[in-house]
Parts: sequence; C-alpha cells; structure tokens
Amino acid sequence: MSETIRGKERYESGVIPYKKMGYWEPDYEPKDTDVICLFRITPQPGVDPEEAAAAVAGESSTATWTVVWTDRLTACELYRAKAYRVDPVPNSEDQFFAYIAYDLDLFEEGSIANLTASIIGNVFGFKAVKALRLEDMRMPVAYLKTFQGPPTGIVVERERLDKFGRPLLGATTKPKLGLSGRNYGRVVYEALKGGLDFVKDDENINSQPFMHWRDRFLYVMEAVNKASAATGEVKGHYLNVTAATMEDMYERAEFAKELGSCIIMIDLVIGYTAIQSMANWARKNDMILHLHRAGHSTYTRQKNHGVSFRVISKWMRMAGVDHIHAGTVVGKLEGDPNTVAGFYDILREPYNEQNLPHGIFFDQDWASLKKVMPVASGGIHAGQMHQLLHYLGEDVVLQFGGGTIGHPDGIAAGATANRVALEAMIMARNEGRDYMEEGPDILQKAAKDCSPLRAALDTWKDITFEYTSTDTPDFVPTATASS
Ligand SMILES: O=C(COP(=O)(O)O)[C@H](O)[C@H](O)COP(=O)(O)O
Ligand SMILES: [Mg+2]
Repeated sequence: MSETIRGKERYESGVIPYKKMGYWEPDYEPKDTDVICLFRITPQPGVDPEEAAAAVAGESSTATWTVVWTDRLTACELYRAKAYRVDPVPNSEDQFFAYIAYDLDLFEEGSIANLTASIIGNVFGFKAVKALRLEDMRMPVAYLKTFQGPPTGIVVERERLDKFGRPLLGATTKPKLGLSGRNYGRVVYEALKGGLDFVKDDENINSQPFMHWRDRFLYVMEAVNKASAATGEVKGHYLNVTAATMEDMYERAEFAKELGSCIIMIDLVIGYTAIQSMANWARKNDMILHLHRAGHSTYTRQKNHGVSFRVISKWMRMAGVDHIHAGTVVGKLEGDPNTVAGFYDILREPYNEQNLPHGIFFDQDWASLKKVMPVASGGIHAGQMHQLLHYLGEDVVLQFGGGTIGHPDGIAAGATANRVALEAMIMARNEGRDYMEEGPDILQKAAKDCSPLRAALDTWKDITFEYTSTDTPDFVPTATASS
C-alpha cells in the first residue's frame, strides 16, 4: 500500500524518471525517415510538461516505469522515442503540444496494428497525464512505401463508373433496421432509378433475423441491375460485408463479386488488421472498398483526449480504403468547416502542406498512395447543395439517407430532387457563377421545372445543422510545427 502511495506521489511531485532515462532530447533534429507524432498533453497537476512528454515518448516506445539493465543489450539510443519540443497550447492553462520522433526501425512494414500498438498502446491510460490526444502524425515516405493504400482510388473509381466532373450521389437505406429483403431491394431500385449513383447499407445491417445477408445481396443486386438497365448508367450499392469473422467477411465479399457488385462496404469497428485484409481482397478482385467510420466518435470527439479523426484518416489511407465517411459541415453530426477541410485534404491531396487552421501540423508527402474519396453523410438534403459543393468540392460522395427516403413524394422523387439540385449547381459553377452566394436562387429556379425538387425545398427549407462553438477547434494554432 505504502509503495502505491509513493508511486503516486512521484508523479504528482513531477519526479518521474523518463527525462533522465533519455526520452527528452530538446536538441534532437528529426530525420526524414522518422515517424513524428504531435500529442496534446494535459499533465497531471504538478507534473512538468517536459517530463510528461518524455513519459509519453517512453511508454510509446521502449520504456517501462523504471530503468532496466537489458536496455544495454539494445541500440537503446536509437530505439528510444525522443520528445524534442513542448509548446503551451494557446488559450489553454494546462495543455501542451508535445512533438515526439520515432525511428523507422520501431515499426513493422505495412502494419497499422503494429504502428498503433506503440503510438496509442498504453500511453492514454498513463498516470502522468490527465488527458492525452494524438493530434497529428508525419509519416515518412520510406514507411508509406511499405503500404499499398487504396485498392482503387478516385481516378480509377470515376473511370469504372464513367462519371466525371461532379460529386457522386448516394443514400443510406432507411429505416436502419427491420426491412425484409424484398422491400429493401425496392428502396434501392427507386433511389437508383430516381437519379442516385449509389445506395448503401447502414453500418448496423449485417445478417439479422428480419433479413439474412444472402437475401439482402440478391434483392439489392437485382435492383442495381434493373436500375442500370433502365437508366443506362453504372449504378452501385455498398454491400456491407461486416461480420463476426474474417471467414464470414470473405464469403460475403465473394458472393458480392459473384453477383456483379462493383463495391463492398466494411465498418471501422472490424479493426485495423481486418481492414487491411479486406483491402488486399478488394485489390485482388478489382472491387471498390467503402469504409463507414462506425465507432470513431468514442475516441475522436473530445478535444483534449483520444485520437483526432485526421490521424484516423491517415491510417485509413495507408491501410487502403477507397471511400471513408469524413464529415459534412452542414449535417447532423459534429464537424466545423476548417477541421473537416483538413480531413478532406489528407484523403485527397498528393502532398499536404502544413495548414494550421485546417489542423494539419506537418507537411506530408503521400508517396503516390492513391486518393481516398471522402463521403459526406448525416442529415444532409437538397437545399444545402450549394453549401456542400462549396465546403467539400467535387471529389466526394454526397449521401442523403433521410434526405432521399424521407421525401414526401417517395424515394425516387427524393433521388431526383438531389440529382437535379446537384446538376443545377454544377452548371452554375461551370458558368463561373458564385454558387455559394447565388445557391438559394439557383435551387429555386431549378425547382420551377422539377416538382420533386420543389417539394424537397419546401419540406426541408429550414433545416441546417449549424455548427456550434463546441465543435470548433478549441485552439487557434499559432505554433509553427517542425518536421
Ligand atoms: O446513416 C447515416 C446517415 O443517414 P442520414 O443521411 O439519414 O442522416 C450514416 O451512418 C451517418 O452519416 C454516419 O456519419 P458519418 O458520415 O459522419 O460517419
Ligand atoms: Mg448510418
């Protein structure tokens, strides 16, 4: 008992050994081949920020709580992570940005599981810190080259779909649970026939008693094929293959392929290794891989603790997904314009320059890894089309679940409203008009010739989910990041 209290007192009085053990090196110059992490650290009261940073460096690399003689049997100077810089977080009393560099030799090639077991393995429960958030990472090109990245990428996806120059349109089938296979297929057919490019399963649709997965796949693909024939366009439905085991997921993915689907879907909750395995499968089978970020808010939402979604975006581009849900700005789920723009930059750019307002702390060369198509989904509707195009750009899937299936005149009308609104906005953009400023007028004009759009605008006119101050980053980043 007395030992435990002494241990706690050591933390509270700031006497923790990691700095002395060599995990704090203010003169360290990170190498091009180092992995660099930026942590937001809230040290326990009384713990010196440099000590806390050294503790995080230690526990996320080689250290334990005391000196071990076996260190001397290793190249410990090389393998120790180095905390080399600590800056106070502007406008905060007790938070610090800590920069930590890790040698490339600490990580197995091409394994997100191995990377994360170090970087987020133990440190988040560490007594030396009250809270800890992984804000950003700089991946060295040498390390990125050991990952294969997205199986398809934005360019090839557009070529396969034969759709260019506009965002793609999708919808999540609703209600989330309960439809039988045949009714489910009807929703899919109507939405595709009405003008959408994709429909998708919801994150929690797998193989429940009301609709087993094979029924879902059969009815959905019948709907996709009929809609393609009726419209002359390539159509798709993200068949969610998420299941309890890899064997089940492979079986479902194979069946999707056999039925001619161009895309399958997985949920983030299946885990990093399972995602990488499904990416390999998609690569071998010429399949687009859609990822729903189910579960991420449990660790991405709090601004002082957890992992930023920009880091998850990086890991997923490396692991290899083609689509990832990345926020809407104007929809029902949290995300301010700048932070969401940062996620989209990470997914779509070949090279990210440091952009502190977007939350991007490091220059990042993506080493030719393909681009991931961001998916905007959650509480969006046709009346927001100008805002969606303005905030999210052209390489994005705009996905309207309630905003298609909740249309008063039915699902096909909901889909048509979205397609007409999008095409009106794209035409305005192509004519060089300020579609953000003129957006509402452009939509009203288009609605004169399109009664489904008229009904959509009348139904959802007032609904915009404004972002609130709690969703904005709680710092104005002024510190210059080094890389
Ligand atoms: O079912 C929906 C949206 O339905 P609706 O369009 O009816 O709101 C998706 O699961 C969420 O968008 C996920 O959120 P995110 O995309 O932020 O991960
Ligand atoms: Mg959903």
